[in-house]
Amino acid sequence: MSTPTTPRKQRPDRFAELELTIDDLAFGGNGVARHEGYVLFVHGAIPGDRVRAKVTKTKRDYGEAITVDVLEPSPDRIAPVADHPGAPWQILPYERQLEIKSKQVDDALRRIGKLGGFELEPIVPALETWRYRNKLEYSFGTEGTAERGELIFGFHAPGEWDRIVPIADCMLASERGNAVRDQVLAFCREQGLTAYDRRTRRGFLRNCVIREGRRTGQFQVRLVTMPGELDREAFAEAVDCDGLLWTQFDGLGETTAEGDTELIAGSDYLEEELNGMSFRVSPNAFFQVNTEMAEKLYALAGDYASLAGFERLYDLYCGIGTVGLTMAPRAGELWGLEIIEDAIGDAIANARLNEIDNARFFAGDVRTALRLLVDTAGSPDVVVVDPPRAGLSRKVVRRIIDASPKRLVYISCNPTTLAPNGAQLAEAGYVLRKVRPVDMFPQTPHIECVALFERV
Ligand SMILES: C[S@@+](CC[C@H](N)C(=O)[O-])C[C@H]1O[C@@H](n2cnc3c(N)ncnc32)[C@H](O)[C@@H]1O
Repeated sequence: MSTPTTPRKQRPDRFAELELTIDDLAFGGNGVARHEGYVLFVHGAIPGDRVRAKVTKTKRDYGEAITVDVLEPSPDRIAPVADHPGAPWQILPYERQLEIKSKQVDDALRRIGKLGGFELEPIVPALETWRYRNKLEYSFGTEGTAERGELIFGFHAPGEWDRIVPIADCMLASERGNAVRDQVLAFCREQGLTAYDRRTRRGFLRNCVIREGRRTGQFQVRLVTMPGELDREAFAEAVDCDGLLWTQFDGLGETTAEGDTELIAGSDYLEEELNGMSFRVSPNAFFQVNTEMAEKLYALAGDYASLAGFERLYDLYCGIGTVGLTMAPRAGELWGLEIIEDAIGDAIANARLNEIDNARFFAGDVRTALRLLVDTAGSPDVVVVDPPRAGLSRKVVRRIIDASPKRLVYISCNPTTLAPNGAQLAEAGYVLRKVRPVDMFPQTPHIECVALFERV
């Protein structure tokens, strides 16, 4: 007698072009399709689409593909506003984007975190659905051959580390931000500077980070290059900004966070205003990219913290202190912890700037410094965490549980890492009371939310 066998999934060849029907959306925003049982995550496709897609990656259980042609559009699909690799969800009506984001937060908490009994509050929609970003990182490339091509400035094509899509009007940046970017490009072309090519390791220009103080009107421009020569004076004359910086970096990876930075002109920090308070931001310090929605996010976190005026409040992963300092007037004392020293310098300066005298900030890794903070400051009544996308490690969650706060306000930019952290908290007796998504990133699949856990 033969034993029944499950049909083997057919893994397609890399670079094969397939016709696929999209029946779901994955976390992260790609469409989900099945090809002879094999799961493919398809960039640029939404549920209801029938597309031709090129396979870009294959693993044992799943692969990735990119849409080449839409054969039959989903009834949800709308015409894109801009040719912009950073705005893949512009093919969905904004209301639909909000619905999907809410559902993905709910699904992650229930399915991954096995959490229930919480209230999912309605998503806070964005105030601006275009031109909302205060920070853009552009990359340099060459159109044509490296020897005879024209210098271009834009974003990486989706899924392609070595191809840059030039951008004339970045619809996620303000008009002034676009003008500043054009000045940088014009200067680089005039000087005959060439784009760095990661394959050959030749060329000079790598990236440029442009930051804008949406409330102050200030601009900070940081050019990232390979080590070499730059006409500083001509650069300062060509670009109209409040702080001009130059980072030289010869590492292999594409990053704007490393290298040696020097100030060419103006100030080495940007000034911004949030919820009626003033903040300075150093070039390598984190600042929420949507200023207007950051105000909403922090106000919501403040609501969830329900401070009565006496509490010892911890702000973990505090950056330049924005979250904690907006809450400090309603707390007894504030203790902030952050790994980037310059950001802690900003946080201390920001406390002074806003005449807040119940705040103390420390530079350190939450994984190793949290226990020391508890020894120094005493156990917290309320903890706010705002970690990077990877969420909290199990050890950090354990340390927070050991510190035993009454309330934990968790600001998350990734519900799939919030969920397992929530599950660990639930095992230790913390209840997820409510969660509210806030749309900080319209036209993209990125999701931000605030969750409130209480010790029972
Ligand atoms: C999402 S940002 C939040 C910053 C701040 N709460 C805000 O809203 O501006 C996360 C911050 O965590 C910091 N960070 C990352 N890993 C860390 C670690 N292991 N320990 C302490 N801080 C860390 C980053 O430098 C960054 O400033």
